[in-house]
Amino acid sequence: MTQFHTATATASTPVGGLNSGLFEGAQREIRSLRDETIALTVEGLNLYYGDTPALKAVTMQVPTHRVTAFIGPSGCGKSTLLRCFNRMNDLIDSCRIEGSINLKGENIYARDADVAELRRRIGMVFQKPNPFPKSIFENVAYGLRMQGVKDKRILTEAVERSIKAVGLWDEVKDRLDSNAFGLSGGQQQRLVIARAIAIEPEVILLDEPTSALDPISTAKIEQLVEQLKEQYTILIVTHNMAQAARISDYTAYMYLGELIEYADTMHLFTNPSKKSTEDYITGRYG
Ligand SMILES: Nc1ncnc2c1ncn2[C@@H]1O[C@H](COP(=O)(O)OP(=O)(O)OP(=O)(O)O)[C@@H](O)[C@H]1O
Repeated sequence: MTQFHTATATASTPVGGLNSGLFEGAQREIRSLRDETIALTVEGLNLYYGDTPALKAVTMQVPTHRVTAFIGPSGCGKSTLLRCFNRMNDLIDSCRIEGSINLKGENIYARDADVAELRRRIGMVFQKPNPFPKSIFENVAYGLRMQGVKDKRILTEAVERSIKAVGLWDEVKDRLDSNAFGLSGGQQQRLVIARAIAIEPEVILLDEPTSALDPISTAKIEQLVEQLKEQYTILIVTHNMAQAARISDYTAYMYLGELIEYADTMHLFTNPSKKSTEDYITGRYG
């Protein structure tokens, strides 16, 4: 059963407990979902690949304009759950889903749900940067062109705004017509995020977005995530617990397809309520 903490201690006093070093100098209160506006509600979500269950009765709420991290050992279902939020699992033939996910009150798995519109509202960025074999400009303009936008001025403004938002403008403004493959891995990943935000989604799903990047590019993406949450709701799968601690507001710990514990990140890392969570976050797992 999922455990959610409701502690109200502030972190302006030194943070104690497990992993407290991860939060040294933290100046924020322990958050509670009760005080949040909810963007996504997952209820009784079961997912099977063929006959094999990969998600078991997942129930959770994802708050608006926060970063929610999904952690847990390899194969526990983090990416599978993330893909449920924009129905990417629909592309897998053997995949069957029960339960519901509501985006601002609408079930995205309803029979009449518009999946193309859902993917406009919920964008996704993958582990390996995947720019299209097009120019930098056309990569970012792509989603708008797909929506039928032809006006060059609108496209140019959206491209510039999105590239600026990911902190890439100064690096690429003189070569917008060059092929995106000429960018470094870290630049490509920021470009792909620019492509995602150009169509103004509400939610951004990040599936291990820094695992293929060097430490400097990783730090840039982490800073970017921090900024983007002002405007977007962000869900991130990460293997890196220090990263989850640094950038997320809430953390969901998963194990064997179950959501074991879900709480304010600082609370989960310093004072978990489940033995399984504690073993994982202290490196005792396996
Ligand atoms: N397309 C698929 N077909 C069949 N089984 C799959 C498929 N994708 C994932 N699985 C299985 O579902 C389970 C959950 O996988 P998933 O990739 O979601 O885990 P994860 O926690 O993201 O793992 P990792 O951290 O290694 O990326 C695993 O047992 C995996 O083998």
